[in-house]
Amino acid sequence: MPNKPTEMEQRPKLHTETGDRPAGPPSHSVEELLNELRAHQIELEMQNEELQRIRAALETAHNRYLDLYEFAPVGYLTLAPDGRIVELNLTAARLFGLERNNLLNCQLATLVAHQDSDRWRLLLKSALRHEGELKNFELLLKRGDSHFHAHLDCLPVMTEDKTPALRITLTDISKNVYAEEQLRLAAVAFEAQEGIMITDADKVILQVNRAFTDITGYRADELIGRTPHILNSGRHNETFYAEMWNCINRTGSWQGEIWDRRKNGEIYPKWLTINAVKNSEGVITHYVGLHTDISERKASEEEIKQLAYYDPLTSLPNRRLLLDRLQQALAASSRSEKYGALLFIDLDNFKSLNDNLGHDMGDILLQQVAKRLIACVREGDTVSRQGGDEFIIMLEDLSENTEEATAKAKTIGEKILISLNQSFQLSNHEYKSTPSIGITLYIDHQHTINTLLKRADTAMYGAKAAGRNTLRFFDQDMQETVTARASLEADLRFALEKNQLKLYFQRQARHDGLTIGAEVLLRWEHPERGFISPLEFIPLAEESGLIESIGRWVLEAACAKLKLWQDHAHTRHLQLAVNISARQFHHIGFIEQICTLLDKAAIDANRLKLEFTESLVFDNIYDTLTKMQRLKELGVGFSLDDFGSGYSSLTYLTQLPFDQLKIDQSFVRNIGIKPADTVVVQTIIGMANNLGMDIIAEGVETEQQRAFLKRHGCHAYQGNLLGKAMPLEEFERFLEI
Ligand SMILES: Nc1nc2c(ncn2[C@@H]2O[C@H](COP(=O)(O)O[C@H]3[C@@H](O)[C@H](n4cnc5c(=O)[nH]c(N)nc54)O[C@@H]3COP(=O)(O)O)[C@@H](O)[C@H]2O)c(=O)[nH]1
Repeated sequence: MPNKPTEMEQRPKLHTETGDRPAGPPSHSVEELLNELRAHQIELEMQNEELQRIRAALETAHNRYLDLYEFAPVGYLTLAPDGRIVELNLTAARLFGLERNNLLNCQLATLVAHQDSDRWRLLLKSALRHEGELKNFELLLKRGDSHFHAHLDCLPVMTEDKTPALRITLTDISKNVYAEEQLRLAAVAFEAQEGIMITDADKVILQVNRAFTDITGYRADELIGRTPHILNSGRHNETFYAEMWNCINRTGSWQGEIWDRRKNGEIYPKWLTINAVKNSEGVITHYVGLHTDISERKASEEEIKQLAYYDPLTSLPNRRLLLDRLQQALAASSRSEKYGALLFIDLDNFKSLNDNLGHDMGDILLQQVAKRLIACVREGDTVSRQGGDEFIIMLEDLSENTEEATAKAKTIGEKILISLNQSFQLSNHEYKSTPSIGITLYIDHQHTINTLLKRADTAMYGAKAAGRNTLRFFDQDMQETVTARASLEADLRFALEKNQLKLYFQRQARHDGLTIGAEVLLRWEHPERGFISPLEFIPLAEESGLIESIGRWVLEAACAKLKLWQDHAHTRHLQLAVNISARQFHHIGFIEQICTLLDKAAIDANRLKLEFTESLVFDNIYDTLTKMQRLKELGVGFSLDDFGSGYSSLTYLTQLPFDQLKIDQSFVRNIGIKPADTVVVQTIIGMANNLGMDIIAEGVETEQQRAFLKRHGCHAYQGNLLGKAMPLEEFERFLEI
């Protein structure tokens, strides 16, 4: 738009000093000149006024410009080519949090955060290179101890004095960067592990995340526009959902466990949190649901429960669950006034199975036993495994009448006996197992749970003591016996530790009187009860497992003695017969134990003779054969003890590397008294001779017995006639060492 003429331009032109005066002869009077001067002065004054006004207007414009410059929403900086700040507005100073004076001549580089300082150097160079070309970039700049994100527009210019400079506008974009970060975080959070569903206020699904589609199996487009009803499992009724929405609308949120249905129809548990989103007026605009699939967690919880309450091998209830149920059963029995029963079942010789065929076979047996036990009882009864080879069955609701309840419990006990007596197929092995069963009845809260369990256990020991593979009911005498046994077992453990056990030696001699060796016999001198027969404490040691330590100790002592005897000419030939119990022999490390002992003592292995009973041999013929063969290779001798008293299979006998048969003293005792026994003795001698085995008779007490034995071909004897079992010193005195 063309400029309007100013007031000065509009006014009629007055004469100027230089020649704007009209031409013509000077006809003016002084008056005229004065008037003219006055007019001129007025004109000048007017011009001056105009100038004043213009200056004032300019000043106002300048001030406005300054205000705009200084307080602009962006910072303005001018940099010298070396990066120094040569000019800046107040906004720029404020952005840096410093006084303008402190910033002038300061290198902008010192205000750049160290992570961007290299970049700034390059950017400065590049910005200065192309005059007139606007460049923009972002930098992290310092503000006191903190930083701010800045957007920089840089324009390289040539100043009035022809020096290059860089004009920069600086915008604080920290808020934008923060908002972007928040958005990014929200996006990441939205795509988190948990399923997220956003609905509008009418519960129409607007958005779901990836996790949500993964959990439900639906694609996003199959869900958007629908309501969450699509996920309904049918497991919760209308009231449930009504209460849930009621709570959300009342409190703003709800959370809890809920069953939903996946697209494939699978119903699964999830943990659901729903939050209502409200606008500034407090009106609900959206609902955000967080869905966590807890099916795996539930499964683990179930597994934990299974581990806590069930035996992992057999899946039967464990002791803890049994105790729980027993507690409930006692309460139920107190209401119904009916008896229940506890059956304590222990598998006979289970340890031998583990030792001989390995724990895997033991495990298979336990699993099969568990199945058979379940088959023997009603569905409501509890079959539990206590650990090892011990099972407890809890029968409920038997009868109000003691006799009838006893009879019912007995019937089930017998059913179990029959069932467990059937052979088991353990992989390739056919295996026979027998149980010992102890039974006790319960009613009301007459006895504590502990007492009941102890009673069933005691009764089971009664069954063991009665020869195993049988059942016994609890009674008081039985309890006392068991208590006495328990105390004896503790004493025996103590005796072993405190060297209260002693070895006695009973001479074995030939018909010509030559001592050929001795049998090593254990003695226990109890500090209060005096001598306790091995017949009493050896079975106890077997049952408790102490026999393994005791047996090792006897073998060590025997080998140590043989080593000493080896150094004397008249004892060098002596053999020591050591009794080996079944549990000791079938123990997995028995062979290694003997090898170590022989090595350590450095003795001739055939000086050591191991005495086995028939039951040891035939309990597990396969293990016996392999172990005997290995020991035989070392030179160890074997004697079959108490021969004739058991049920030896002659077929097996010929396959086992026995060196000697020992005629049981019960036959020897009856020589000349009981014709049948006398014939047995003759037969055994004949058989041993035919099989090429040595024969020795034990329990020889009279000259007649010896003479008879000699006459019929038995030339080695042991018995009181030749010498009772005696302490070592006495035996060695006898040998005249
Ligand atoms: N596993 C182990 N068993 C052992 C050990 N020490 C002993 N035993 C076994 O204990 C049973 C009883 O032994 P014990 O009371 O020592 O009786 C032995 C002899 O003392 C006795 N005997 C010997 N001669 C006569 C006699 O003329 N008359 C008579 N009345 N008794 C006599 O016989 C027992 C011999 O035992 P054995 O030869 O073993 O059959 C017994 O079964 C021992 O085996 C041990 O360390 N480990």
